[in-house]
Amino acid sequence: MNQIHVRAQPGEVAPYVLLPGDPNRARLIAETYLQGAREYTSHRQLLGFTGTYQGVPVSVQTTGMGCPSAAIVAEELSRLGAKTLIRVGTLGGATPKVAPADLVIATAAVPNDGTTRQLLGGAPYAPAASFEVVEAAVQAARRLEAPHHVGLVMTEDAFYASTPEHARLWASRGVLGFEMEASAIFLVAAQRGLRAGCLTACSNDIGDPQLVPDDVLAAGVDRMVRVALEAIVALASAPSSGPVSG
Ligand SMILES: O=P(O)(O)O[C@H]1O[C@H](CO)[C@@H](O)[C@H]1O
Ligand SMILES: O=c1cc[nH]c(=O)[nH]1
Repeated sequence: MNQIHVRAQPGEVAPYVLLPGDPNRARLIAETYLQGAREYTSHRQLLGFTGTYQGVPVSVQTTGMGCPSAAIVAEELSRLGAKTLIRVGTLGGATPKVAPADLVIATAAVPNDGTTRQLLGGAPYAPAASFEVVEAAVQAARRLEAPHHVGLVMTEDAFYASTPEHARLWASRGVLGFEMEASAIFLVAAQRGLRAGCLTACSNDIGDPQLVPDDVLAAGVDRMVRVALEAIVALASAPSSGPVSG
């Protein structure tokens, strides 16, 4: 069945899907890393491509910014047959431990957003990454010698509401950085029996308008994408790979 937003035909989306917020990053990933990449949708600039990486079919699908858009995309991808969703995004560092362009592999996302609140009817819940995806990403980061951190992120709605003080408070609770989509992707994936993960490269400090220099961030994004793709290859060759419910 055709979807309202992710306008792909059945069979056009691969079981493994990378999810950048930014459509330009989606195109860059497809053109740089995937063999035989073909664009299956550009509707609403939610660009989606499918190709292969080391023989494994992989899609890259733009989520847009924020949980409302990310939740729509995750839901429609599940209807289109996706099984493993891995966000490849950017994040604002909440602690000096996270250096510019460092990779942050999320174990879970503090849900400071309205989308998960609505989906859950206000019930308390901990949107979490799938252990297998975290494990594969950490192992890939070690193999590729990508500087990385593993732990909590905070997902928020209001990019400009966060201050350095807010970041310090949440860093004291173990949050490494803030981003805007992970909680919704983790929750929708859990509800639909999919696996999910979230990898991010640090683009700035929370509350600081100064972005990491373009070339430094581009190198961080390149490392993040290569880690995500290596993780996918490992997951695809693991005996337990495939749809899981927990
Ligand atoms: O770079 P992306 O993947 O878009 O991620 C981050 O950047 C956007 C905000 O600038 C939000 O989408 C946030 O989550
Ligand atoms: O949500 C985000 C993403 C990147 N940088 C931020 O400051 N916030």
